[in-house]
Amino acid sequence: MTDTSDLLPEGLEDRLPASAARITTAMRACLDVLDQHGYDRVRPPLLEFESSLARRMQGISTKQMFRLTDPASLRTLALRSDITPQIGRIAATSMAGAPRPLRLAYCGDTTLIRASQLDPARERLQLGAELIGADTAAAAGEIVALAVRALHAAGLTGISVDFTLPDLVDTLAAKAMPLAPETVEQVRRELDTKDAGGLKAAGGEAYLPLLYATGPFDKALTKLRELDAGGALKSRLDGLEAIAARIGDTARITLDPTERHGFEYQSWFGFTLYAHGVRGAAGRGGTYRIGGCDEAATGFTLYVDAIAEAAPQPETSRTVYLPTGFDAAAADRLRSKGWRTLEQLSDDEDPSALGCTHILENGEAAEL
Ligand SMILES: N[C@@H](Cc1c[nH]c[nH+]1)C(=O)O
Repeated sequence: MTDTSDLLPEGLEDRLPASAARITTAMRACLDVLDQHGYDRVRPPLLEFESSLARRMQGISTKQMFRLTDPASLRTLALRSDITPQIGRIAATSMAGAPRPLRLAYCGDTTLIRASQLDPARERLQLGAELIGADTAAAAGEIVALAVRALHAAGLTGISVDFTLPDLVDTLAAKAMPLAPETVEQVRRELDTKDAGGLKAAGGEAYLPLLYATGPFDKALTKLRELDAGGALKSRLDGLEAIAARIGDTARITLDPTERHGFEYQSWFGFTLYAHGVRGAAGRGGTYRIGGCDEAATGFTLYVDAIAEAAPQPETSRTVYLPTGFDAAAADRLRSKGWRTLEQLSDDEDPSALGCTHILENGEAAEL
């Protein structure tokens, strides 16, 4: 019987060995790729002052974060719900003097008070890279290509990248397709729900063609270029084309220029990563500015729990049982060749039940 005090709160779960192994393998594969590409790992803390998490990026709300009062400082702390703002803080403070562009990687748990229906988990393992000091098409191309490589390394297939232009409506509303300030938000909402009737009613008729400029990248880009008569979007669209060229055929590319779900602080470019078997998004990223110093940056975050679920189950290495009094040098030799070892602790053990396939006999692994 499980004592009810042992139950875990909704949206939080233990990862048992098979699931933890998948996560560890996916995490290692992705972190190795980031390291190989010159991204140095940093480890910001799990919680910090609420005010510092809130100020680093536009549109971040600490309402979604678990908050508590620090008995030591009597100030409000928040548990991070996203690591990117912490990387922004590091870049703006302790690493402000480091040469640019600065390439940083990270991996750690984040929590949310309220999860979404699609993904009920309230604890999420984020892993990502941030390129600080540039938000050009070249920087964004490097970041998207790196994200795709990391997903490949984790063993995922059928990878696709969906591009978006998070500040699209603001850019168009400024001049090319003017909107009264009070209707901007309404137009954004109608675009979110892709409701043509609602869009017209909200006074956003000029924005209707945007609803149809979505789908496979080349076609959608051509449509967007056609409707961009005044050239307000030219630099953005050229940027998207350059990024797409960088990715080549390593991933399928689509464009949904009005998608803004999950892009609270991204500026001219945003992207969502998908892969075969991954429920929801495998990751997200884009360009943004670090609050407080206004430095430009580009980055991505992978959602490791979702990735691990779809990644192939890692092969477990064979395990050899080491009877009491075993030859330590022989055991070392086997481990260095990739074997796992399990030491005998008492006479009544059943090596097979404990997961062993072999036993150490005369310095060699003999089948059980
Ligand atoms: N941290 C963002 C993605 C991102 C990283 N860098 C820029 N954007 C997210 O998880 O949605």
